[in-house]
Amino acid sequence: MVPTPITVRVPAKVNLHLSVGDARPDGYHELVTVFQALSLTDDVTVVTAEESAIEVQGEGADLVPAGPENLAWKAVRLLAERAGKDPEEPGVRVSINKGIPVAGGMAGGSADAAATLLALNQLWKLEIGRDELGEIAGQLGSDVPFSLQGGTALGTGRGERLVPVLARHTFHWVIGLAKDGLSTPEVYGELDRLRDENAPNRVGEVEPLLEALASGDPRQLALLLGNDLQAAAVSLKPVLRRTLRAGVQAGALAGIVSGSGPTCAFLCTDADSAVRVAAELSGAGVCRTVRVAHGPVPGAKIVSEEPAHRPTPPQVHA
Ligand SMILES: C[C@](O)(CO)[C@H](O)COP(=O)(O)OP(=O)(O)OC[C@H]1O[C@@H](n2ccc(N)nc2=O)[C@H](O)[C@@H]1O
Ligand SMILES: Nc1ncnc2c1ncn2[C@@H]1O[C@H](COP(=O)(O)OP(=O)(O)OP(=O)(O)O)[C@@H](O)[C@H]1O
Repeated sequence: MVPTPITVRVPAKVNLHLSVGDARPDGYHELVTVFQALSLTDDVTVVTAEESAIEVQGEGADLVPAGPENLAWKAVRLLAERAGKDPEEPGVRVSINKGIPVAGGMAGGSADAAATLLALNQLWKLEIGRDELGEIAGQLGSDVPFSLQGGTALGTGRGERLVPVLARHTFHWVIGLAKDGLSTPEVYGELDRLRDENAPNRVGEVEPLLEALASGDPRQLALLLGNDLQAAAVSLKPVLRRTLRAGVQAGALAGIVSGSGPTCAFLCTDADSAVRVAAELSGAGVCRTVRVAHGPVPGAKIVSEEPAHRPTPPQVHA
């Protein structure tokens, strides 16, 4: 019998609010964050195979390890152990089709790990519930549980403890991709350094932003977007200051560095405005690529038990 492949589609994320506390003894920082899942997605397909393998295609695939370093492969090993299989030879082939920018602060690797957990749970008929799958996800990385859950959520701890948040209506975003990536640990390290040197402003309390999300008013939300890692990302990549300015000059309500950067996310009034802002930002020449996206969208979900047919994402080349 020909084995049936299982494909899971999984979204990128942006942090609408990212408040970073001090470094903990384990090296992580205590966070209060609000995640929103966006309509930029990766597809991950798993299929039973005699020879285990992982392959990566799509934008930026050459920057992604196609071996044991891939976070999706770490997910395979972890779930194989849980399932009593040989983690060295789990008998599965994983194919990743990237639509989420690599090393962009949009949780691309985390998304692939989350998608792999969900797909293998189905392939191996493990029947692990969402809560336990979320716990396993947290062992792989701080952003992985959110990639499973999607929507809009408040994250605490390392970012792995989640509570869903009410977000009325759909928000429209323009995503500006930078030429090179930034390393997440380096950005956290830079924030610690900046905080030792002087006291960069910290984002305020999260409650007003939660109210703006519930109201569904993008103008109100725009005033409250905040990211403590932004100063560190800009310090490591000063061109981001120009990118952020260019997005607002192009007509966005506000711009923010996404997570640890260097991708910038611009909130727009509506879908038409997002298309206009994307075109103008693209012309400004400060980004490698500009895309439009909307959120919230659902977390990782099985889209087919056959190879997926992927829609081409809307994209404007600079
Ligand atoms: C920047 C964010 O994307 C915001 O959601 C996340 O905090 C990063 O999440 P992630 O990529 O899943 O990160 P992990 O793989 O868990 O950790 C990578 C590294 O980031 C730093 N890190 C991450 C999360 C956290 N709460 N504090 C940290 O200091 C640590 O140096 C850690 O070794
Ligand atoms: N499946 C994967 N997809 C993308 N990158 C991966 C993957 N597995 C491992 N990596 C490595 O992780 C690094 C960070 O990639 P990723 O796209 O997850 O960054 P990110 O979006 O900044 O992550 P985050 O927002 O969670 O901090 C890459 O440089 C790559 O070498």
